Amino acid sequence: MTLRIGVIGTGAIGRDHMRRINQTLSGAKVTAVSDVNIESVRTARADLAPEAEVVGSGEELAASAGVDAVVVTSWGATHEQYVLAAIAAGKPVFCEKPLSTTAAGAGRIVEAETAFGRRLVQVGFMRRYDAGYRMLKAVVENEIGRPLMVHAAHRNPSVPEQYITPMAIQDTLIHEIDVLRWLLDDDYVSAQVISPRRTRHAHARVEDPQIVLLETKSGIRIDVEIFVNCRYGYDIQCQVVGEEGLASLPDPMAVVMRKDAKLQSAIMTDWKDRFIDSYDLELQDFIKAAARGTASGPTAWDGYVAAVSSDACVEAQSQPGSIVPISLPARPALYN
Ligand SMILES: NC(=O)c1ccc[n+]([C@@H]2O[C@H](COP(=O)([O-])OP(=O)(O)OC[C@H]3O[C@@H](n4cnc5c(N)ncnc54)[C@H](O)[C@@H]3O)[C@@H](O)[C@H]2O)c1
Ligand SMILES: O[C@H]1[C@H](O)[C@@H](O)[C@H](O)[C@@H](O)[C@H]1O
Repeated sequence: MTLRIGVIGTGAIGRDHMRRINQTLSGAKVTAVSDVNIESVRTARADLAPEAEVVGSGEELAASAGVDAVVVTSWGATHEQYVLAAIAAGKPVFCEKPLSTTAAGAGRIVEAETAFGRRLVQVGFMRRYDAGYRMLKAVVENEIGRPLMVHAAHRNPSVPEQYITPMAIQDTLIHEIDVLRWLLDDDYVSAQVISPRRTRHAHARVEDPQIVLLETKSGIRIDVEIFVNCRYGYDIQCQVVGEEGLASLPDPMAVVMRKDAKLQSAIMTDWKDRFIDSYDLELQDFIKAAARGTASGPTAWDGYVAAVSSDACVEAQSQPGSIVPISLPARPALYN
């Protein structure tokens, strides 16, 4: 059976996922596309899925008889409405991060999925599929004793004008929020945000860089540097300090060159390349589960916990230095 996928949002990652579904992965094809920007959807269809139907709205696409499963890659603030539409249609849905830009929105998705009674939602936390993070998790669990501290950095070379301060949390830190709780098998109890000296390369509406301090239930202290105009490359760092040793996320493989009296190796500049294998693996996993009418991988609960933590960090951004508590309700049985 070929799974018929409808894609809502045909911008950067929507197109990248359309390409991988139609050209790289197996078991699925894109049969419908939708975007509020008609030029964008027409171009994406012509370039990547000429047989797909262009559908007027995301809700219509989710309900369409020609679609078995939905991929949501529109702007974060619009994810909730489309994920709810897919659940209402009883269809598996892969939603890019964030599941919702607020805990309230993600909570409504958890409620709808638990009322439906079967997993339908996978959240695009692709780092859980990354070989480097998986190797790091094995070392953290088996080699370095109890983790005590984590030092992490998330650096983008630059961001567009529409990227504003809360997006440093909702769009960028959200990856660390999820992957670190997965890595440490722990949840957060508080968040604090501090701002170092501002880079002159940031545009007016984004505070950059920022440092986010998180504390987990077991007392692990985490610092994450978010620096989205770092200029030099796309750089993801993570170091876990344990009682018996220290473990670091490996850098992506790169040729080491000796030339002109210098030792050099390239640093990537684009998120699409840095996690290309993980995007392939997460979507292949989605296709496999969706063909059985369900979902696997990161759950709506993971998306909800990330949103609760993200809300606390956004609140902490607005009160520099203050420590904002994070608390979670009981996890519904569907996610045990
Ligand atoms: N997992 C990752 O590493 C990763 C990477 C990039 C983007 N993302 C996430 O994917 C989402 C999209 O990001 P992007 O970089 O592709 O953005 P983008 O701006 O390039 O594309 C978003 C598209 O969504 C469309 N859109 C906006 N509102 C819509 C609506 N109501 N209905 C239908 N379409 C709508 C826009 O017209 C645009 O074409 C964001 O949530 C982002 O955080 C995740
Ligand atoms: O949407 C993108 C994407 O999620 C990247 O992985 C992240 O590094 C960027 O900061 C974010 O804006």
